[in-house]
Amino acid sequence: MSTHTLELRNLTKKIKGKTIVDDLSFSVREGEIFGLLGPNGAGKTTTIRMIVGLISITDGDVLVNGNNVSKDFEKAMERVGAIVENPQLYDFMSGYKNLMQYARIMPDITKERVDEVVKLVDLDYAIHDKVKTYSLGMRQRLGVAQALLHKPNILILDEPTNGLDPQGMYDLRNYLRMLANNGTSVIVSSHILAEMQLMCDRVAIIQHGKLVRIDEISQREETDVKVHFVIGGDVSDAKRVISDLNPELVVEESGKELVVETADIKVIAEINKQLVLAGVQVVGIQRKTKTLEERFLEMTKKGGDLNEVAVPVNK
Ligand SMILES: Nc1ncnc2c1ncn2[C@@H]1O[C@H](COP(=O)(O)OP(=O)(O)OP(=O)(O)O)[C@@H](O)[C@H]1O
Repeated sequence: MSTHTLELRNLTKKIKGKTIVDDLSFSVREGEIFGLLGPNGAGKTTTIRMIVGLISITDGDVLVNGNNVSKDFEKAMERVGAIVENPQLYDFMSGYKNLMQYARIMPDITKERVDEVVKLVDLDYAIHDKVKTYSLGMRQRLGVAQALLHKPNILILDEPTNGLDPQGMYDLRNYLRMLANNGTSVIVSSHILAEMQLMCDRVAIIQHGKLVRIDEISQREETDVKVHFVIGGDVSDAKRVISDLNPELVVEESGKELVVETADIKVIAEINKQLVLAGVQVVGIQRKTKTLEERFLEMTKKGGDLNEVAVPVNK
C-alpha cells in the first residue's frame, strides 16, 4: 500500500474575482514523480505557490505529510524542499560556500550532509568553483542540492527543465528518479509533454485551472496500443478476414494499412495467422503506442470532451 505525502482537496484560488485554480484535487504518493502538465497560464505555478505557502488559499485544503498548510504551516513545511522562483544563489561565491551559507541558517545541518547532497546531484567536480562559472544545469543542480539539505520527503520543482540542454534534462531525470527510488515524492511542473512522459510516473493534466485527468504513464502505455498491418495485395480482402474475426477490431484504414486497436498479443498473432491462411500478403506488422502528446492534444482540443479520449487522427 502506498502512502500519500501530499494531498490537494478542492484547492481553489481566486484573484480579483477571477478563478485561477479551480477545485483541484489529487494526491501524490510516496516515492513517485508526479507531473503537473498544462499550457502556459493553466495555473501550475499558482497551485505550487499555494502548496508551499507563498500565496494564500482561497478555498480548499493542502495536506502535507498529513498537516494542513493553512492551519499548521511550519509543521507542514518541515519536510518540503522546493524551487519555485529561481533559487537564491550568490554568483561571487563557490557552490560549496553557497550551501554552507544556507546550512548555517537551517537547524541541524552538518558538513557531512552538505557533502552528501553535493554528491547526490553530481556537483563534486565543480563545487569549489564560483557559481558565476556554472552552466544553467549546474546552477539548477546546486539549487536542488540546497532544497535537499534538510532531507525533505517532498521535493517540488516548478518548470525544472526550463533552459536545460538535452544532457541537462537527462541528468535531471536520472537524479530525480534516484530520489524517488529512495522514497521522496517529486512534484514537477512543465508544459513540455515529451519531457513529462519521460520523467513522471503520473501526470495531472491541468487546463484553465481545472484538473482534466490524471494519466498513469506506464499503465496507459499498455492500454493505448494500436497495431498497423501493412497489406501487400487488396486491402478489402484483409479487412474482411479481420472483420470475420471481430467486426470491431479495425478502427482505421489508410492506404495499404489497416489499424487494429488491441494490446493482446494473442489477438495480433491470430489476425496474422488468419490473413496468411486466407492468402493475404502481410508485408509488415507494427505496434504503436499513443504518446502522451497525442492524448494531451486530444483532451485539450477546443470543444472536445475532456473526459473522453477520441479516436486519434492518423499521423
Ligand atoms: N497575482 C496575479 N494577479 C492576476 N492574475 C494572475 C496572478 N497570478 C497569476 N495570474 C494569472 O493566473 C493564470 C495562471 O498563472 P500561472 O502562472 O499559475 O500559470 P502556469 O500554468 O504556471 O503557466 P506558466 O507556465 O506560464 O507559468 C494566468 O492567466 C496568470 O496571468
